[in-house]
Amino acid sequence: MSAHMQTTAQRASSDAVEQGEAAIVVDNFSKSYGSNRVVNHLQFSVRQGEVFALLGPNGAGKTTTVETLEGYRTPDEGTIRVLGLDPLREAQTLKPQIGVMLQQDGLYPGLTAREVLHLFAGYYKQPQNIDALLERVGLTSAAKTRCRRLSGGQKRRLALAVALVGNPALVFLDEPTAGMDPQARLVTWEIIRDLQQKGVTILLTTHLMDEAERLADRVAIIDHGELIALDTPANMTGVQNANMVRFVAPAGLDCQQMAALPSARKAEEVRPGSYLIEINEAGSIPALLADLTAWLRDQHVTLSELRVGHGSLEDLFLRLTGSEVRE
Ligand SMILES: Nc1ncnc2c1ncn2[C@@H]1O[C@H](COP(=O)(O)OP(=O)(O)OP(=O)(O)O)[C@@H](O)[C@H]1O
Repeated sequence: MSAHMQTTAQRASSDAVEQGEAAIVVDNFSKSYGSNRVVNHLQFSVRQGEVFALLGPNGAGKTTTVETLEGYRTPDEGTIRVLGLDPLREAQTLKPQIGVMLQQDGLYPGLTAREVLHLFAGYYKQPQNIDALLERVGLTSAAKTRCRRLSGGQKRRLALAVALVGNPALVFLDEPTAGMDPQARLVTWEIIRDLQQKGVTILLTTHLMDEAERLADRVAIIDHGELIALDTPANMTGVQNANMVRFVAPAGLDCQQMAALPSARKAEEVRPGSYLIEINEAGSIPALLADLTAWLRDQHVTLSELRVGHGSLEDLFLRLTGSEVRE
């Protein structure tokens, strides 16, 4: 982890200071299934109006955490507050203020999309207009289709609409765009940004690093039920204090020549075709970019990707959580 990225302990203690105004507080939360501890002393808080992304490999404990925040599971240890309330004991007060998009689409197979929304709208004091909501999630033409006949992506969009129908102050989105096509994903991102502008707090889980990078104000990475990083995407990817450039081009370029560029200190081919160049003390990112692109032009090399900073969120994620596939 880079020096400018706050350590988990620093962040956890500054979070503790902010707890008074937090929309979500997770304090020393642990949860086991039998002898299997899947969440281990987890600690973070989400500010009001923040889009907060929870990332982690399969089985890291994300859904368990989100379902506990939603009041569907009991913590073994620790304290959970959502909008200042205990999600279990004060569920009656909390539920009308939150919207939940579950990972599994447990919708009613025999009801139409519109009927499902009407049903859920009935639980809220000031629900949204159903037709406008159907239109917003792109389900107008599927409004009369029974849930069992909806496609996977349509079911996800209906689940999103269910989460939003009550005009909640806080929305939980568990892998909101999983199984959506690129168009539906873009619409969903737009909806999330609209909610953010209206001051709605959003906690989302995702396996899509670009989704987290684009949408989230802050990202928490958890692994084996423990928080291993928490910061803004920009801090995590090092864009602000960048001292390096990464690019993708054909494999086998001459790294010695690149390292000898006036603004460069070091050049490395980290994976075949994936290069990392660091600036030297006298150099700057714009100067390095100018040197590098001139050199690439002279070598007749075409770039397929160019990034300033340590790398993508995905690079950091894999560095922190390893590259083996989880069971
Ligand atoms: N009801 C349950 N009973 C027993 N074990 C469970 C239960 N729910 C989840 N687990 C286990 O707890 C661990 C954490 O699961 P969880 O669903 O919270 O992870 P996740 O980070 O959401 O994973 P994914 O990315 O695959 O959705 C996994 O090993 C899972 O098999």
